[in-house]
Amino acid sequence: MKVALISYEVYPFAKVGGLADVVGALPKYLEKLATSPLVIMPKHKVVEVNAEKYSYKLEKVRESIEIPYLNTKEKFDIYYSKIPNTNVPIYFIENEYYFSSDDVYGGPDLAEQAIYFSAAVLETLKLIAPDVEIIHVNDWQTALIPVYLRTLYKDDPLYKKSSTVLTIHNLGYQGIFEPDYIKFSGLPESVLDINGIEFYGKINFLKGGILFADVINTVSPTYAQEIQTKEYGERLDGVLRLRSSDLYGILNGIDYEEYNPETDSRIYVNYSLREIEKKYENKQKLQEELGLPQGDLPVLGIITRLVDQKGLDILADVLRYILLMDVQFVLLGTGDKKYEEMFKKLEKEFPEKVSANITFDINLAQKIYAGSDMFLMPSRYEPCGLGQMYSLRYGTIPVVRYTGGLADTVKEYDEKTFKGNGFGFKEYSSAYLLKAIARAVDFYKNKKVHWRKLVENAMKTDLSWERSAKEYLKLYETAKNKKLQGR
Ligand SMILES: Nc1ncnc2c1ncn2[C@@H]1O[C@H](COP(=O)(O)OP(=O)(O)O[C@H]2O[C@H](CO)[C@@H](O)[C@H](O)[C@H]2O)[C@@H](O)[C@H]1O
Repeated sequence: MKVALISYEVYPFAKVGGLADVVGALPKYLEKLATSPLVIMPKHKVVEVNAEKYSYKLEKVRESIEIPYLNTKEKFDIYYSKIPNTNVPIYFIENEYYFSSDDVYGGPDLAEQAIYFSAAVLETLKLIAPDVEIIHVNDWQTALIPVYLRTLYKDDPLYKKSSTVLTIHNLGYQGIFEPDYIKFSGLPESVLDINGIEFYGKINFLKGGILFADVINTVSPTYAQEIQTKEYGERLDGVLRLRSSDLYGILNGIDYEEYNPETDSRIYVNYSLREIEKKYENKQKLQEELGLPQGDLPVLGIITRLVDQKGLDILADVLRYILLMDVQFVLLGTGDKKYEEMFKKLEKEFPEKVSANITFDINLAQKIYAGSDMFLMPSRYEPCGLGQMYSLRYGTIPVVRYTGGLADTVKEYDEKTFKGNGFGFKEYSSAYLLKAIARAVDFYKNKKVHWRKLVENAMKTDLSWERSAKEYLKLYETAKNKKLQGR
């Protein structure tokens, strides 16, 4: 089966968040299942910058392609490379005007950029993969592709056999813009309708994908249910309920080759469950690197985009109480200024206990996953969450709010049965968060046998992509059947 995965970010070429990890890893595992995946992304500025660091070559394969129906004369080139350590081809859409910002999600006009990219993808597939069967789009930036296929490309013989899958990685980002963009897009005015991409007088790209894709999925079974409720639906719950029978939840995996404490060259000392003492060498080295006093007190790590989604407000409410418990707190993140300043202030106030690293640093991230004892994710909502999965893999115990993918991957430890791999709470409140952390700290300090068992359970949790890639394959079959039935 020939599958094209379309994404705005793909690891290691350009990464802002979890989306890059997913689209960087899934094709690798699809390839092992005897499908022929290919990937298309924009050639952001950082793609050139990362070429040397990750040893990949970029080769220009086509140039000066026009998109006749768009209201622009901009042309694009196509570059080619391979996803490192695989045979999976990746194509880059290059256009100086749209994709040369320093920031992957920056640039002259986000709506035009997403429209341009979506249209360029369809023109590119015609040239490089006319036999494509599944076009798998991700998030709002690529969600207009199914809309184009059902309108402007409806009678195109090359797309007669292709079905579409939309994966929603985060319903909080929908791509809502002024309706005038319809002119730029070349789409028929008829799609600007309540049964199309119209949304409270504006255009909503993600809504278009939800209504026009053959099947839709999100990145965990729990989130797939949650988004159909008013509380989590971000005003699209009604539209999602309309497509309920075509809406699936597939848990992300993590790349076991890339994220393996036994071989990861980014951490201080490699370790496995058999030599778990070496994990504590990582902790000591991390404390040393971050200028924290060394000692056997629990290190609480957090690595995140600093945005409201991640539950930082309830964490802020209780951080001072948490620090009273004789723990250290290590943060890595960038994002909203209010959070950046808050954590920096806390570091100034408690230099012996807090290390606030306001930067994006993939190597330091791995050192924190390996060197911490606990990992915090008190998210307001969490479609899947990768942080808790990486921490489990590195024997670092997650303390989470049981929502979305966090509820699907972290199970409360039960000292009677010795089962469970973490701690958590359900109600979104700082008091419950504090209680969950206190429970984790109590186990760490006073119940060493249980802690050892927790670490073991964490490291043995199955989070592999093999399992998830098989589910995606099934989803692709479902999409093909839907198309045949004439959805
Ligand atoms: N400052 C920093 N330095 C280095 N690395 C950093 C960093 N800040 C974040 N990261 C890394 O970015 C990734 C974050 O991934 P998550 O899945 O946890 O959240 P995100 O909200 O980005 O993803 C969205 O998409 C993914 C993929 O589907 C869903 O899992 C998730 O729930 C959804 O919100 C992790 O690999 C983390 O280590």
